Order: sequence, then structure tokens, then C-alpha cells
Amino acid sequence: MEEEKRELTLSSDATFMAHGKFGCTRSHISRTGENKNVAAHSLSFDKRADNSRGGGTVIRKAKSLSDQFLINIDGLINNVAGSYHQMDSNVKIGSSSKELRYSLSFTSPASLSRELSEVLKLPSPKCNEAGASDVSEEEESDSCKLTRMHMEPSLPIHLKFEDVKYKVPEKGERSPEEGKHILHGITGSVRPGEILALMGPSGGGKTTLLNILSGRTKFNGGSITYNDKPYTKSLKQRIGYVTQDDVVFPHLTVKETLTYVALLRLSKDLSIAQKKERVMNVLSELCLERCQDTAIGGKFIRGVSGGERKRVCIGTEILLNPSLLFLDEPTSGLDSTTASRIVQILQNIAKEGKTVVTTIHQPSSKLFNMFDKLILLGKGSTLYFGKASDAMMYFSSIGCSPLIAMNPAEFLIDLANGNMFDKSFPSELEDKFQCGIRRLNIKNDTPSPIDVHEFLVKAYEIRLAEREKAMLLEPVTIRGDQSGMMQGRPVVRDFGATWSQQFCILFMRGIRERRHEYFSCLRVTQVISIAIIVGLLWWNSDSSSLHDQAGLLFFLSVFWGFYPLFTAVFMFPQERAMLVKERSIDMYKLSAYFLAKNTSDVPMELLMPPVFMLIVYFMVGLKLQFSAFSVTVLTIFLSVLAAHGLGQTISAAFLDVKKATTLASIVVMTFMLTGGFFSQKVPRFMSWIRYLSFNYHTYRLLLKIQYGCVDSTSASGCSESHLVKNNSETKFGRELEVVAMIIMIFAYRLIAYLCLRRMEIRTN
Ligand SMILES: Nc1ncnc2c1ncn2[C@@H]1O[C@H](COP(=O)(O)OP(=O)(O)OP(=O)(O)O)[C@@H](O)[C@H]1O
Repeated sequence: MEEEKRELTLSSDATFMAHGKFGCTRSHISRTGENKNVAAHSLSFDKRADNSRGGGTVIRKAKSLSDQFLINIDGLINNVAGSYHQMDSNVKIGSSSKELRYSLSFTSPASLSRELSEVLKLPSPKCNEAGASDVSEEEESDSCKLTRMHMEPSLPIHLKFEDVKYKVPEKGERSPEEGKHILHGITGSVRPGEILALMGPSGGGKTTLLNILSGRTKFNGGSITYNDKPYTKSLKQRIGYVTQDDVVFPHLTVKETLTYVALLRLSKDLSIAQKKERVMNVLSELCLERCQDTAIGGKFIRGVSGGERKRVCIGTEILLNPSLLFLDEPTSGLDSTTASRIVQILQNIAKEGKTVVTTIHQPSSKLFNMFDKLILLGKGSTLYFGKASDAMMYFSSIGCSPLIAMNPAEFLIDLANGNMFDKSFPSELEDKFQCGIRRLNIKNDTPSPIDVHEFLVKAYEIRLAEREKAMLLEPVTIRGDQSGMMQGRPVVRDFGATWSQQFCILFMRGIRERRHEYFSCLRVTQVISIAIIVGLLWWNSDSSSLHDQAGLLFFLSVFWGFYPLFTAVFMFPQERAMLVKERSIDMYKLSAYFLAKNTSDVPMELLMPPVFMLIVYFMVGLKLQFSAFSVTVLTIFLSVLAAHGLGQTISAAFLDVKKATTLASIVVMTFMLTGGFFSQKVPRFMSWIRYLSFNYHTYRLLLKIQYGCVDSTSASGCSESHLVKNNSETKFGRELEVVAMIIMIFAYRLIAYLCLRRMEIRTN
């Protein structure tokens, strides 16, 4: 049959190499607009292949020369591979690489480095004019195009790490020698202007390595240097870290989020107007202008999209112009277009001379080619470190290639998982498999994952590890004026705002973040409904039914004790992640945060009691005097403040909602039972608890306000009741209760503050 050849122009980033029936020729095309020579590959293939897939075109877009780069490589590969399978069903999957009649690999020979070729003893690539990956033509989901960033120059940081080990103690093990090894000596480096991707299966150690490199976690062995100097605290300000979970306030808008970060973190030397201008620049650089006034959103409220939220998180870091940016799975959960937008942002950041390190799960082939360097981790060991574009060629050189069309990232993750299904494997592995001396994966007729892992680790150590270690010895040169920044100079905490400015900013942020909660319809309806029910239950009760009225007063002390207590219990656990993150980067002083939190939350706590009391007081027929009403409301205020303080203490002590609510319910019951209404004859050894109970003090105050029983000899009718008698046995007026409540208000808060300080020490 006469062979009809069709030429397809492929992106230089992903080259399809077919050996065997497919012929492969190369040509160069000049990229319009950027004068970049890009190695393109003209793939000729048998017409049967084309026919077998019904002649469907694999080129999705090719309107102009520049559009020729928009070929969907995955689609193309799938189509061609599909054709191949129909055409030739004799492929021996699982046979040794020598026997393979056909193998596929996706790499960029054009960009394959000469050094690697030499190390691997492969023929040197003829084309070395690889174009940098380019996604400028990516399909944008909105009209905004990501533009090049305009970041101020910062100290370029060359990060090197050699033989980094990490282990964690296992339960019951006391010796420091013992423990579970998480990282087994990882080596690598990344220069300013480069993106290093950490890839590997779940649990491979990516996040652990990222945390260690960013100075967040201490490691157990090896060395990490930043421009050939070890980590110092002064580096903290040069490092940005975007966590996997988006740590943001859901009720703040995008612009508010960035503005508060800018006000708190940007240098004191900048004016507020300049800080706001910086926010606007970041908003436009990250294409967030359109949603700048939308709430971020969270689990329970709708907000911006996942990709936008991730960009906000990146924005909060790049506002500070970091030299080193770490990102933990910035693309997880995002569709491919949004993910490539995020990676394009990372490329733009790297182009500004920053060093970018990111973990990534399973990028598309397009994304994969956007990374400069790659570390493939498997069970805490390095399976590959080098140029991302060389990875496929390296694995091909050790005998591991995909037998069917496969995204390179998918192939690499499969390898790291030890899954050799649909992949060729070298004779060493095959021997083990055939002789049956090692574990077999009977189901798939492939070597076992353990054998594959051992083989890959050994192959890396033999072929690449020594070379990479040798390269780390090359000294880094930095400009003289910047070298001082890396010395171990005494660290002066540089807060972006003064203490009073921090307080004001955090106060405003607290009000904006929590206003929805305090003014929510549900909360207002709840309080008003309870007020009306209480009013109806005690409707027009008079002092002749003293027991009833005492019950009402006790209920008031209980309700306005426990309601604010349970509100406060959620206070710090809810903000824990944010607090840890912001404190770890010295964004503000803890005292400023704590005071701002109290001053922003407490006034809102005091809004509802007067409304409640207005309804109840006149419905139930308590003393109809303005002074009595006012003092009753003030008493309730004291109760609210003391209970809120106790709630803060419990909240700060545990920083965990479950534990805090459990303890709070025990405390609530104890205080209620010792409050003086249910039990009057409490055994002496237990009676001291009542003095800690704000219920007890509030109840006594309310009784005194209503019945004037300042001492037991008072004959205003109240002495008839044993309830009141037992609660008015003191010689003092209301002073004792008031003083006790004021002490509680401050003491509980002081304990809460100290608990938060302790947390800070633990997380350091
Ligand atoms: N403090 C710790 N105590 C016990 N095990 C730990 C600790 N930190 C990490 N590990 C273990 O180390 C391994 C690597 O964890 P790590 O979070 O780094 O993986 P990962 O590659 O980032 O995974 P994923 O992609 O799922 O986030 C996991 O098996 C994890 O359970």
C-alpha cells in the first residue's frame, strides 16, 4: 500500500517519539512574535493509523502559525496510540525492553541536556533550541489575561539541599535513634528564576520536604543552604509559603483580605496609600479585579471560585515580594485550565528572579512541561532529580517507558507507585520476575512494587545522584551588597505596623469578619424568641410567688452566662490555622491580636442582652424602676463578660472545638449546680466552687436588686424565703459580687492570653 504521510507540527514541549513502524523526522520552525527557535517534530505515520480512527483530526486548533502550538498533545497521543492498538495488536506488554517492537516516550529531546545525555551514555540531542514552555495561548476562562508581573528586585536565593533526612518518633519508642523514616536523604537544588516541582504518590514525603526546605520543620540529617548559608530567622521574611488548605477568612472580600495583609506586613516605610496601591497591582496581576469585592467564602458560604481563592492565597504571599516561594499542591482540586493559570503565575513569578518550589500531584502534560526541575519522590526516596524535560528520557534510558499513550506525570507517578502495568521494564526486573525469587504481582504479570521501588532508587543512585551532589559543591555567587542579608546577624523582628496600628487593623478585621455572626437573623431571632417565651412563662409574676421569681432570676444568670461562654469556646479553634500562620511569620504581636479580638467581639456580645431584658423585664413584672432595670442590665453585662472570658480560657487552652465544648459543658453544669438555686446545703469541701461560679454571683446580685436583701435582717419580705435568706447572708452589699465578677473578667482573659502564648511556643 502506498504510504501517505501526514505532517503534524507538535509543540516543542512534548515530543512524541515513536520507534518501529512510525518514522520521525525533525525540522525547525521560527516562532513568530518571539523570534524563538522551537524544535518541532514532524511525525509521519501510516495512513492505516489515520483511517483506523476514522480520519478524525487530532489538531484541535491550527488557525495561524502561532496557533499551531495549541495542539492538544494528550488528545493527539491518545488518538495515535489508539490507532496503533487497532493496527498492531501484537505488542508484548511485560516483555523486556529488548524484545519490544514498539515503545513510546514523551519527552523533549530538543531540550534534553547534553550533560544528561553524557551521563546516560545516550546520543547527544541534535536539537538544543528548546523553546521555553509557553501557555500564553491557554484557553482563558475569563477575559483577563495574565500579564508579566512587576515585582521589585529582591535577593535572589539559590536553594541547595543535600542528603536531607527526616524521621518521626513512633509510639512507644523513646530512643532518638529509633523512629519512622519519612525522608531517606534527599538531594537537589533550585536556582532563582526556576520552578522546582516535587512530585510523587500520596504519602511520598512531598509536603514534609517542602516544610523542611522552607524552615518550618527541623530535619534530622543532611544540609540545606540558601546561597550557601544555613537557614537563619532573618530568612523568614524572604520566604513565602502557600499552604495546601487555603487559610483565609471566609467573610472578608478578596480586596479586604489582601489589604489587611498589606497593611500588617508591608514595611512601615510605605504609606497606607502605597500599600493599597500595591494591593491593586497584585489584584490586577493575578486577574482578581473582577472578583475583588466578592467574599472569599468557605464551607458554609458561597464565595469566589477555587482557582480565585488559590490566587488570593498566592497574592497574600507575593505582596511581600518573597525571594523564595513554596507552594503545597497549588493546583489540587482545580480543573486543567485553572491549574495551568496558577502554574503560569508561578512561571511569571520565577521570571522575576524568584525561586519557586511547589509540590504537585498529577499535572497534565502541558503543566508538566512548565516546570524547570523535578524531584520524583517515592516512599521518601529520590527516584529522579533533574530537569523536568529530561525525566522521560532518563527513565527510558533505564528501560522504563510507557507502552501506551500516557501523560508523563501519570507515567512517573505510576513508576513511583511501582505500577509497571502498560510499561516496559528492564531485564534486571524481568529476571527477578521470571525466576520467581522475588515478590510477584501475579495479577498483572509485572514486577512487584517493592522490586520496582528498589530498582528505581538504585538506578538513581548509580546514574545521577553523585553527579547532582557534585554540582551542589559549585559555590553560589551573590552580589556584595546583598550578601550581608544572609549572614547570621541578630534578628530584629520587623513588623509592618506599630503596635497601635496592628491593634486598629486587627480590630477592624475582627469586626468585618464577625459582623455577620452577631447580626445574623438566626441569632437575633433566637434571642428574641427565648425572651418572649420567658416573658410568657413568667407573665406578670409578683413578689408573692418568690420561688417562681427567684427561678426566673436564676434562669437569667444561667442564660447570660452560658450563651456567651459557648460563643467564646469557638473563638480560637476557628482561627487557629490563621493565628498559627500569621504568628509564624511575625505578622503582629500576640498582645495586639488578643486585645483587638476582645475589643471587637465583646461589644457585639453586649448588644443583645439589653434587647432581651427589655422584652422580659416588663413582661414578667419585676421591680418597675428605671434604676432597678439599669442595674439588672449592668449585672447581665458583668455576667456576659465573665462568661465570655471563661469561654476564651477554655478555647485557648485546647484550641480544639470538641475538647473545648466537652470541658465547657462540664464547667457549665458544675457552675449551675453550685449557683445557689438548686442546692443550698452544699458540703463545706465543695462549697468553695460557688465562688468561682459567675452564676452564683449574678444570681445573688439579681436577688439583691429585686428584693433589697442586703443582709439577713432585712424585713422587706424577702427573708421569708429560704432561697433569698441563704443568698443574702453577707454583711456586704453588692460590692463583693461585683468585685468577684470584675476579677473574673480580667483573670480569665489573662489565663487565655497565657495559653495562647504557650501555643506559640509549641508551634515555633
Ligand atoms: N509527624 C508525623 N508523624 C507520623 N508520620 C508522619 C508525620 N509527618 C509525616 N508523616 C508520614 O510521612 C509520610 C509523608 O507525608 P507527607 O505529608 O509529606 O506526604 P505527601 O507526599 O505530601 O502526601 P500527600 O500528597 O497525600 O499530601 C506519610 O506517610 C505521613 O503519614
